[in-house]
Order: sequence, then C-alpha cells, then structure tokens
Amino acid sequence: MPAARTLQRRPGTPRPPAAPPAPAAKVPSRPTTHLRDAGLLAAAGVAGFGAAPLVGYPGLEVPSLLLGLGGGAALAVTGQRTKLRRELEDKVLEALAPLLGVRHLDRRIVKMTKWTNRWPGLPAKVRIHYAPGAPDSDPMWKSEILAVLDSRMLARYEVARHEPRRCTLWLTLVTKEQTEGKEPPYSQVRAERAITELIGPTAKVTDVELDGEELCSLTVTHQAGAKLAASGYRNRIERVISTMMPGRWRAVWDLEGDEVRFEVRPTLPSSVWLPPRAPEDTEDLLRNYRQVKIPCAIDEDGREILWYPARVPQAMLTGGTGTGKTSTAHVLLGQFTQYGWPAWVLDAKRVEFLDFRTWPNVQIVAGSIPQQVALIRRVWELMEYRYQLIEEGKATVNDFEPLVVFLDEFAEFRSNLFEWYAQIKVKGDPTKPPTLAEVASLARKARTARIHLVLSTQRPDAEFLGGEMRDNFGFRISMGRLSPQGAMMMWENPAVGVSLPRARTGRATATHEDGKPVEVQCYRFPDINADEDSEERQLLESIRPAEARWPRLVIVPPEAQVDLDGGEPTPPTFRDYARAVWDLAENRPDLDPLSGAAGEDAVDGRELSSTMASLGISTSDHPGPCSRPHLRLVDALEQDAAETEQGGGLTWDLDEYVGYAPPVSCAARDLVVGDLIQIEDGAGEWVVVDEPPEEDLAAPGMIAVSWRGDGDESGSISLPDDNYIEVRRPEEDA
Ligand SMILES: Nc1ncnc2c1ncn2[C@@H]1O[C@H](COP(=O)(O)OP(=O)(O)OP(=O)(O)O)[C@@H](O)[C@H]1O
Repeated sequence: MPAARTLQRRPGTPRPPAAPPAPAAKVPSRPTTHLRDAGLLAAAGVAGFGAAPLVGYPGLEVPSLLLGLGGGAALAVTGQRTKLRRELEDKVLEALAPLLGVRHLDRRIVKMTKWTNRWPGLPAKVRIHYAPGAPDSDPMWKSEILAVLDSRMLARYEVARHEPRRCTLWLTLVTKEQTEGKEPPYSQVRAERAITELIGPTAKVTDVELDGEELCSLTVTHQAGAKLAASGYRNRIERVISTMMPGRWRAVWDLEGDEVRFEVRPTLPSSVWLPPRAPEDTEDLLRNYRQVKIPCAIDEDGREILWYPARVPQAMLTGGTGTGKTSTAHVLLGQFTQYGWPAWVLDAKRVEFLDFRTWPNVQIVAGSIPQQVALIRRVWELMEYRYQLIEEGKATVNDFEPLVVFLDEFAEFRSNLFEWYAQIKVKGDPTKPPTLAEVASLARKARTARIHLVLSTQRPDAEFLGGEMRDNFGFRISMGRLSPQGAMMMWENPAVGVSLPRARTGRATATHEDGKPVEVQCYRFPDINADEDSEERQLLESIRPAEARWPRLVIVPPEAQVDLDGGEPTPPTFRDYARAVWDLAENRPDLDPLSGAAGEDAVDGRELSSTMASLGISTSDHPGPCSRPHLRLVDALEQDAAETEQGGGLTWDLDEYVGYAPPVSCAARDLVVGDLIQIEDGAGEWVVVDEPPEEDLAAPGMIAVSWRGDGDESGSISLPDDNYIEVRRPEEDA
C-alpha cells in the first residue's frame, strides 16, 4: 500500500506554537439572545476578545473570552483592540443606562479614555453624561455607578469630579500604587470567582504563583471538607477550573489539611530518548523474572510508565502512521533483550524490524507470511507443551524461561494472511486460517507459559480486538490522537486520548501503575542506522545487549512433494508451512539472509534501488543487460487500484484534518471532547476541545470551552451560551 496518499500533516513537523495569536471566533448568534444577559455578559468584556452581535442592539456586541497558553508559553491575544474597547464602552453604557436616566443609548454618554496598555486595557478615565432627571443627589447613586464600573471592568474606580450643572461625572481608575497592591491578572480574578462559586464562601486564596502576568497556581484553604469528601465533586471542580482557565489545569487535594492547590499541568517534552541503563541481575532469567520492568514513557510529572510483564503479561500498542509506534516497539524490544530474554518478531510490514535481525537475543524476525504462520504455530506449540509439562507434573511455571513475541502491525498481518490463505487452502482445510485462533489462544493462556505478547496495530479494530481479546492485553499504549471509537476500544471512554496534540510524535496514552490511562511521552529509540560518529549511535551502542545468549534461527521453507508417478509436484499446504522445520541460522547459511551465502551481502543497495534499475534500464556506469526486477508490491497496488475503482479502498484526501467530518453548526454547550473548533473564525486552523464545556462561573451566560492545538498549545474560550459555532466532528469510522 503506498504511503502518504493523504495530505495529512505529519506529526514531527509542528506548527509554529500558538502563532499567530488569534482573536476568538466570530460566532453567529441565534436570534434569541436576551438583553437581560447583556449586562452580565459585559462583565466578561474586560478580557473580551471577539464578539457576537446582540439582537436589538446592532452596534453592541457580546464579547467572547479567549485565554491561552502555547505549549506552556503564553498565547498572547491580538485583534482589533479599538473595536473591543468600543464594545466595552457599549456594555458599560447598557449597564449604567438605568442609573443615568437616559432613554436612548448613545455612545456619547459614556466615554472611556487614557487606556492602559494591557489587553484590551483599562480606561484610566471615564466620563459619564447623565440625564437631568437622574437621581444624582441620592447618596447611593455614585456608589451604584462605581459598583457597575467595578463589576464590569473588574477594576476599582473612584469619582474624580462631579459637575451637576453639566450633568457630568468623571471617574478615574484606582491605580496599583493607590491600592498598594498589584492588580491581579484577569485569569486570577476568574479563577477566584469560580473557586468561591464551587467551594463556597469559606474558600480563601492563600497563595498565588505568577510567571509574569501568567497565573501558574493558586492555593486555597476552605472549611468545606464534607462537601469535598466526594471524589465526584472534586473531579468536577478540577474540570471546571481546567476548562475555564487558559492552559491545562489540575487540582492537588489535601483533604486532611482542608487545602487544595490548583496548578497548570506541566508540559510534556516533545522528545525523550530512552535512557541508557543496563538492568541488573540478568544472569538467571528465572531469578529476576518477577522484577523485570520495562520503562516505556514518562508522564507529565516525569514519572516513568513501567510495564511489569510478570504482573500484566500482554501488551498492546496502537497508533497510526508516524505516531512513533515503531520507535516505541523498538524501546520495548531493546529492553527485553537487555534483560537477556529471547525475542521472536513477526514483522508484518517486513521492514520495521529488519535491522534487528542482528540485534543480540532477537532470534528471528519473520517477514513473510509463511514464516509468520510458522512463527505463531511454534509459539502456540511451545505454550501447549509447557501446559502439558505442568499437567504431567514434570515442570512448574517457575521453571519456564520467558519468551517475548512481537506481533507487529497485526491488522496488516491479518489481512495478508487471509489473502494468502485463500490461495493456499486445500480441500479439508478450515475456512479461516487456524493461525488466528492460535493468536487468540495465546492471548488467553500464554501468561502461564511465561510467553509474553506485544501486539501492535494501527487501529484497535473491533473485528479482531473486541471484548475478551482486548481485555487480555492489560498493558496498553495508544500512540497519538484517538477517534472517539478508538478511545472506546482502547480505554472504554470516548474522551480519553482524543485531544492529544497531533504534531507531537511519541505522545501517547498509556496504562499507569494504578491501571488508569494517562497522557505520556514515549521514549524514543535511537535510529538503528545512525551515523557511526553520532551521539545517537553512542546511545544505541549503550542500549545494545552486551551478550547474545540466544542463537539466531531460520525457518526452513517446506518443499513441494514430488509425485512418484511423474505428475506435477504437490505444492506445500498450510499445514506444511505452519509446521515448517526450524534450525540454527549457523547450520543453514543458505537460508540465512545475513550469512552472505544467501546472496544479499553481494549487492550494491544504491544501484539496486535506483530508478533506472527498477525500470530495467542499464546505465553507462553499469553497462550490460539489466532485467526489470520483480516487484512484490505490484500485486498489492493493482488490487488497491481495483478497489478504488469499485468505490472502496483508498481515497485521495486533500483535507489535512483527515478523519473529521465537514463543519456543521453546534451550540457551544453541546460541544464534546474531541470536536474541532476554530479559535479564529475562518482561519482554517482547528483546535480540539479537550474538556466538556462548562458554564463560565466568572461570566454568567457564557460557556467556557477548553481547547488544545496540534502543537500542544492550549487555552480557553468563553462563548455566549446560546450561540452557535462551527464544529468538525470525528467521523464514525475514523
Ligand atoms: N518518542 C518519540 N519522540 C519523538 N520523535 C519520535 C518518537 N518516536 C519516533 N519519533 C520520530 O518520528 C518518526 C516516525 O516514527 P516511527 O517510525 O516510530 O512512527 P510509526 O508510527 O511507526 O510510523 P510508521 O507506521 O509510518 O512507521 C521517526 O522518524 C522518529 O524520528
């Protein structure tokens, strides 16, 4: 199957993080927006970065909030600042109107000047004209006006001058120096409001950590222990805060101390090389069996994700092309062999493990279907044999030396197998290749025989990995972003792993020690063909097992049976292939591709792979007859082409958001985790919703939507409750 038929952006070529800083989506509003909400919505205007028009007030717009972080760095927000300030004036005007006795909203009534430089800034001066009938002699009148200003602007104002004859009031911003404290960043004000709302009035912020203007953490004490004892409620608080705050947040609860710390989640690195550590006590495979642990990745706190095969015997690895799946499989293989375990590899793609044929303790890499069928049969027989030894009382589980078997690209293997089996099947053979039943049996029972499977596949397909089969693979890693269906298959939760940044190769969801799935960065395995003098090569050499304990093996292809009556020889059957004889590679140099006798050493790879050679044309450098080489891929390609003609098979997809349906309109509150939205309307850059939308507790009438970009930038946007937004949903079968 030809690679790269779609124009999907390859992970590993990250977009520029968080660039350009974007204004919020211009959201079309439904004609039901209530004016009642307008004053409340205006409260959000201080950080309003985008707007939707309010019905009945064409000049007035409802701001949406956008706060963001770019891979840990602030996502500054740009846009039409002047427009936003104008909108803010409009909101304040609307809110003040009842106090000013004005009948018509006129922009000359409230004038804001001398804006501070922040986004969108605060007016240092506010001039208000009011109607002569306004109750300006009422002692409470001015404080009510100030209260409106304070709550709309989230800043303190005071009366600078009052000219009753001209019906004018002048207000000034109370500066930082005047308040003797620092004006808290808007995100802090939002967080504090939400926390008070969620935890109750006893919640007190005791510590705030800022990085410049960016809020990093808030520590809160409270006396709401009883309310917070329920984990469900604590989870909700964590989710609401993470949704409302820019970036990805978490809560660390001290239930005994009645304290909680809300903090920005640490950002996972984009690449972590497998640390070169030689395991200890590898002399006797039986002695250290239970201690064997395979580090695969790190979590956001830098803790290692470890696979203990003695506890969780089988592992499953899923991930699309380019997600780093192969590298992770190499990480596992490299470490098992460091422990001295023998490894057998089924390489369905034929090239992913080719270079491991010379890696110490890798006994065989089966690249062709007949070899793969033979490999699975032998593993299954070994398992059955070990069971028999236990039954006969001749051995116990503790006598078995472990074996690790890699079944790489299992879906690909499965479809190749069906195709091959259809050609080879003879009368009396079962309808389906018995190999699949053998794999299922291994998945169920291999643990007791200390045979450990690492099954990798592009997609966790329900057809062969449903229910019981999948449950046997207790240790799981899903590489890259999942579709909701994939997330259900892997993690039984349609929201897990669906918002992973696509441009981060090696980013994955993995089973943590407590059995729960967490986001991780998988270790990266050095390129096995790294340049001689490179650091990557040094790393590779430090990982390579010092000793090869297990000899390499070859599978002897069965021969056609000669017809003694002189007729056509009978080709080998499935049974012959499955039961093929195995031998030491050193005994059969004729079958060993690495011996040189099989002829592979003698070739010049560059020449052999040249376009000229593939066309069967000889060049002046290499004169002489040149026959067109046999291309094994040709058959497969022809078949793909036939499928495409019939409307199936591969399609050319020019959309880089492959797997997502075209945009449809959706209410902000109906967004679900995994949906794509645009932060900047029409910019074509879609980000993924990573938390269920929540009511914005700091801006009533708004819905907070938390998002994540392909390059791991993240943020939160607040949208008017009843507005519709364009959304792209993962396709059903993606
Ligand atoms: N953990 C990782 N961290 C960072 N980069 C990685 C990681 N793993 C792999 N890469 C890089 O990404 C590229 C693709 O990796 P890999 O071949 O493992 O992906 P894959 O999912 O197996 O893709 P394919 O199915 O096309 O082989 C490699 O060139 C490698 O350099």
